[in-house]
Amino acid sequence: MLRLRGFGVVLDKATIVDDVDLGVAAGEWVTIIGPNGAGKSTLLRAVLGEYAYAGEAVLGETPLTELNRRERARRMAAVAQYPVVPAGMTVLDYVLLGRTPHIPTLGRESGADLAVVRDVLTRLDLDRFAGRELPTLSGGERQRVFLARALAQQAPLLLLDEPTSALDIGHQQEVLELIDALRREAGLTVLATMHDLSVAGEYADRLVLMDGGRIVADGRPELVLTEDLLAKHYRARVRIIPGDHGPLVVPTRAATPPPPPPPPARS
Ligand SMILES: Nc1ncnc2c1ncn2[C@@H]1O[C@H](COP(=O)(O)OP(=O)(O)OP(=O)(O)O)[C@@H](O)[C@H]1O
Repeated sequence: MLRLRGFGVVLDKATIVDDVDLGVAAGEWVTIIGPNGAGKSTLLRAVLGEYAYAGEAVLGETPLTELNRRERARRMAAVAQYPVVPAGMTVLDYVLLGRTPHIPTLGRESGADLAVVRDVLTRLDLDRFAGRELPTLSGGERQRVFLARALAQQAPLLLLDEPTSALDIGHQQEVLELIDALRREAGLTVLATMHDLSVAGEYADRLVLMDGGRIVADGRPELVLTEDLLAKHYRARVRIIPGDHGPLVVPTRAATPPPPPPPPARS
């Protein structure tokens, strides 16, 4: 579905993504993890056409550079880490923007477009917000609206940059289960980034660990979420506990030193 080879991004003369080889098969869920500044968002943004890249990037059989904006939007949808929040636009109108690549130029949305939007709003528990303006929503409500717009696009590849960072754990599970259900129902392919490592491992088929712009590990969650790799690349002290759907990563504090002895009693 998506194949990157020798993929690199240079910003302000600095190499941010360096010689990345990454393939995501149709129907697969791959999550990129890695410490702050590893290059995860930059990689996604370059795939979306926001940054120039070196190397090869092919979607299906077509190099990304040969797709125009509209074709790209029909084939991949994205939720950015910090999307722009348009003022004066209702949730319904904003999510309808996701249908733009399916609406003929100078045409209007059809009943079918509205039905897709209504369905997505319902599935994301957003019906009651349809008439509200975006800036009036809470951070988590807004994040679900951004995802709703991407899902309304009905593109076969979904790129998600920390899609649940503002959600409470209930909504986080609901949203990730919905994406997983769409993957099974509609063959959706997912390339995401995530900081919650346990959750990342529970939903992804494969985890790709980036550090310093490069891929340093790529494989099933059990192979990537190890105490050694997380210590080396995050400088984190963690304990790995086997879970039902992948390893669970529990941060642990270093042993605290014993308290100092009490001062000698004065006579
Ligand atoms: N336009 C830019 N010019 C120069 N450097 C940039 C630019 N955009 C990003 N960077 C740098 O590139 C590096 C990678 O940033 P990126 O946002 O891709 O990291 P990330 O892995 O997504 O991090 P985080 O987990 O913190 O979101 C960072 O050091 C960042 O400061």
